[in-house]
Amino acid sequence: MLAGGTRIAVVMVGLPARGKTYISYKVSRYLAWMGVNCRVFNVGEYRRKLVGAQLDHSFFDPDNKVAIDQRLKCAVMALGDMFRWFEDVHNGVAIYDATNSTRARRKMIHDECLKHGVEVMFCESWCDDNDLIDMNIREVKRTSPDYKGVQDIQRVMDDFHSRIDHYSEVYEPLGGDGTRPLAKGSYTLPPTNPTLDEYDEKAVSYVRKINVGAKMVINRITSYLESRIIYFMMNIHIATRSVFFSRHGESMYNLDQRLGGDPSLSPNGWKYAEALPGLVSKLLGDQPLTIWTSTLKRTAETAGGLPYKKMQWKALDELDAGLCDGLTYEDVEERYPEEYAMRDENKFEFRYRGGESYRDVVLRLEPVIMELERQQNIMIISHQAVLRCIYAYFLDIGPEELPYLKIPLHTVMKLTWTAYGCDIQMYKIDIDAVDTHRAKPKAAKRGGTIKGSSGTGAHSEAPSRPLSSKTSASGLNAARNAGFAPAKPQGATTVKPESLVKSAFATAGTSAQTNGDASSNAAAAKVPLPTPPPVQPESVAAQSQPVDAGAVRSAFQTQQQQQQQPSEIQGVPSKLSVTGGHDHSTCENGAHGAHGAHVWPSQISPGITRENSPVHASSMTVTLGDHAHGTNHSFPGRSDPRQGSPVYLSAGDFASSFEMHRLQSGDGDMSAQADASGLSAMTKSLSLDSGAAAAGASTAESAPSSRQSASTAGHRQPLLAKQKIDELHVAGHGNVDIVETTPTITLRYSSDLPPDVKKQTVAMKNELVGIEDDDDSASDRSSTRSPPSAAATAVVDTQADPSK
Ligand SMILES: O=P(O)(O)OC[C@H]1O[C@@](CO)(OP(=O)(O)O)[C@@H](O)[C@@H]1O
Repeated sequence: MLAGGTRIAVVMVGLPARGKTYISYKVSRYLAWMGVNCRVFNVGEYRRKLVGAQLDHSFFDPDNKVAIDQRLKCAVMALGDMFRWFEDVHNGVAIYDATNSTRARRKMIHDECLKHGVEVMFCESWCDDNDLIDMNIREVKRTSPDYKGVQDIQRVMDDFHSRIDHYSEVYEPLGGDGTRPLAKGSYTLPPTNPTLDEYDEKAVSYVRKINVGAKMVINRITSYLESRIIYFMMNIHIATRSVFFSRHGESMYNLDQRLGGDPSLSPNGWKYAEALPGLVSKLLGDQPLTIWTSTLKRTAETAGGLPYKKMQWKALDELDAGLCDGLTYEDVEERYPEEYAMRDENKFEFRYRGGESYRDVVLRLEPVIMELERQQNIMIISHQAVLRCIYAYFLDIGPEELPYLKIPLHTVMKLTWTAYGCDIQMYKIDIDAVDTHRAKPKAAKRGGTIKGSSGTGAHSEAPSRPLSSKTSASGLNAARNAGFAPAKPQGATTVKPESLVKSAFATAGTSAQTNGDASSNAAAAKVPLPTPPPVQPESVAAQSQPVDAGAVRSAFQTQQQQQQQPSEIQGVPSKLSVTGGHDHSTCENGAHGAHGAHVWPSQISPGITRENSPVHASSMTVTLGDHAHGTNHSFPGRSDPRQGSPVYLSAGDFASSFEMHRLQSGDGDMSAQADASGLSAMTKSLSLDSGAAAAGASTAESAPSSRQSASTAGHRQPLLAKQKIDELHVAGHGNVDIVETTPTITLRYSSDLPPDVKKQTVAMKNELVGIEDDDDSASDRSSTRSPPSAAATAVVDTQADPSK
């Protein structure tokens, strides 16, 4: 995933209790799961190791000169270890987790990173919601090693607030206050060795997550991976919620131990389908639930009796066994002995001829994971291999163990994640099923070529996890304890009584995983978990009484007939990420997008086309960098499971800054972003506040019908739907009105754009809407010209008061 030699330091910024450590470890786990070398360097650990844990707030007083030296020493040590780690792994992402609350500190880190050939992306978590802050302190800090043994929560709260106050005295938010538009001409690239005065944070890459994502500010993001990280950060939230997982009921192929295929359920599988609704309703009560299944019959049949909204994801289909589809393991060994042996050698990497590897499945599941991070109360009914990959993400299990996780049939697993951990519970329904698990052969590879190790690292004196370790033992143990280990005897009705906590921070090693800046100290501790649901073994047993499988089957068939076709699937999650990079755009699907502006359509569910998709784009990442040429890409439907709607965006030269606000409302946001990305072609700073959630008059609305005409105008089509842009500033271009029009977009710039930029802009707009370039006429249009209102889909008024 990373180009050779790519080294990125994500440098956290923020006052204590802003969730920096939570974000750090979530990002780290996500990247490791995606195969990226990743490690968290938590300065707090160094401080606790070098100076001690239980220091009161005076240690953080900016007038405490001795402490300041000690804190700096810790920061430098962590930085040194980070650079040594980069030398070991050659490429990867390090997350440098501390408050980094002053420009001087950030400049020091920035300078050092540049010296070591490491790209820097600052990531600030900014929050002024006192309830959230107090909740964070209360829930998290009381379990911190910094307050170990202190019973009096109020004392902890008071001390911690004092600590925050000390930091607040010197705290400087990233890039100024992040709300002022740049003054014209104020944008400067950093000199090679800037003084502190010259150090201009508007020139560095950063993202600000404001009030837990209510608003994101993204500045000068230049690489594909950075954009993925930001996109992930936009999606994570801290609400406590549960996800339920189950394999389909036993299938006819399972009975024969055959791979893949699209078989129906066995008689016992139908019984499981019958019993499932009772168990789920016991576990969930009246709460809403959405069921995600694969597109294969056995999962749809299993979900048939569940009275909830359902969605099918192609990405949840079982690992494709290619040539071996429909064979038994014995057949495979006999017919393809070499392949059979190779799979045993390294099951994660082995790709069936004409099929997939586990790594392939992980990659195609990324949109599912992203959506799971955003959603509440989801039940996934899928397959052995797919569920292994998903569990591995949540439990931070490495690629050697992942393909051997035990995912028993006829068992519901409930995973509840709180701010800092996961709780797994297993509910086995007492209906017989075969065991399809194959144990890991002795010859199986250990270590191997698989990349990805999340965790915290320290070569110096701070606690460390061996660099070679690819698997989180604690995650694995949690998984084993939770039932991934060999199954209980058949027929046992099991409700696992134990709640297993998998702290997000357990990935980092055995020591305290806390934040030296004390912003998230309680991360180290296992948080108390919610009381397990009131489901007793008896109640589960009640679900497993003999059932009329025939009735379930016919109910399912009726339901199948009534069910909406894919084109009518409701609530399809669609998200989109666009990056704009360097000199040109070559990337078609974003999968290898190291360069250029490109669209990542993978989050748009397969089978959902532009025409039929509700396209509830609730978030999106747009990143633009220097010299990104305006480019639009088409994504014609392909057999690739990642195929999605064609979406066209445009990224342009000199674009440097975006603000996005409340991206929650639906397709209007996506189109607004699409438009904004085009606008950025000639802006140095763009502030966009869009979305139905924002009150107030919209300045523009599109005519959906014009989409159709755009689509006939060429094979490329912008995803312009009913659109609201509540506020849009383009700063830095003076007050000259220029109206540019195209059949689908009208833009009015308050700008004194140079002619060549105008010309280029119009060309880009034209390309965006898929029409022939008529740049001369367009660039000559006068400011008094009216937009062709019937065809216009968006009017972007850049004359809005930039101070708003
Ligand atoms: O990777 P391995 O361990 O072979 O497990 C994947 C296999 O699991 C199976 C069952 O053996 O899943 P499923 O029950 O969904 O049909 C096969 O279809 C699939 O090929």
